[in-house]
Amino acid sequence: MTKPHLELTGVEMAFDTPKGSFVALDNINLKIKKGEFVSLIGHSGCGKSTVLNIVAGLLQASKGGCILDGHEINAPGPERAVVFQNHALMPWLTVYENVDLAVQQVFRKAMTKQERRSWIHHNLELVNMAHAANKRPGEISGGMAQRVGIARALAMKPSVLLMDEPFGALDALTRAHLQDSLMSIQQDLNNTVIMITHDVDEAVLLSDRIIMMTNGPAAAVGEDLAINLERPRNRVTLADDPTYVHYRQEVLKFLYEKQRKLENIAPHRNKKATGTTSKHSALTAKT
Ligand SMILES: Nc1ncnc2c1ncn2[C@@H]1O[C@H](COP(=O)(O)OP(=O)(O)OP(=O)(O)O)[C@@H](O)[C@H]1O
Repeated sequence: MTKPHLELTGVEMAFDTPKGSFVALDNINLKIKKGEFVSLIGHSGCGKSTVLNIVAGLLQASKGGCILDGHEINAPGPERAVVFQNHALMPWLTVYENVDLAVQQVFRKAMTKQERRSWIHHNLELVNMAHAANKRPGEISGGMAQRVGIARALAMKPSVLLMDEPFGALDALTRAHLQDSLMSIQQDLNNTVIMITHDVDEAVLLSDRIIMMTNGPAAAVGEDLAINLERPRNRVTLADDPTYVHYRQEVLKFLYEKQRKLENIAPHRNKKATGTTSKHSALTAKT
């Protein structure tokens, strides 16, 4: 059997708090293949970002560990690029310079200035942002800034792309557009992607696998659902596809039946959040 590209084995994460040790994760085991698109989904506070931060090397697991291509992860590295929800661009640098900063970090020695320039433009073109290369983050919209964040991550040629709710703050149309771009870019580049999302439809549409996490404390992998839908995927045709609908229901069942949180069914909150329609039937069901 071939070795997994990325492997988390027996990962436990305990945080020291004023009230003592808080065990956020307990015995997380995951094997991810090269080029797989994996989503992490689970209720707020279950430990998704903690898992992502361990893979990013920003947090060190209390027990167990994470191996990437045979090497243990102990620190951040350019082969694992992170895209956060709030894109985190340097406000005083232009779009071009923001991407260049990351490219220099990885390719300063390997690329000439001219090569770097065309590589940066290529990546900005991938996300349709080459036209705004000389603008500063304050002069572009949130969706555009998020696209630059993705271009910056892709420009590092990471073998693993880690995304923490990358589209969470965007309006529905921008989000749909970026999801489609990400699917086609990822198919071309074959990066491994781990993405945190609260959006059930986003998870099913984009993923090869959905990892559903149990509620914390001591969260673990509850279910591991393979999404066998042909690519390229089209959101409009899939909306009526029985297999797509089945996967969607499996995730909703996990979140709202098996891992139901008491506050999610408080009558006043339900009424306020969803009006007269069922939250479960809404097309953009969120956790
Ligand atoms: N540095 C820390 N110190 C103490 N507790 C922490 C720390 N970081 C995270 N936690 C706790 O660990 C648990 C998991 O947090 P985490 O941010 O990973 O959850 P999440 O699933 O990503 O949440 P959300 O969906 O709301 O972003 C939470 O209970 C959180 O309060």
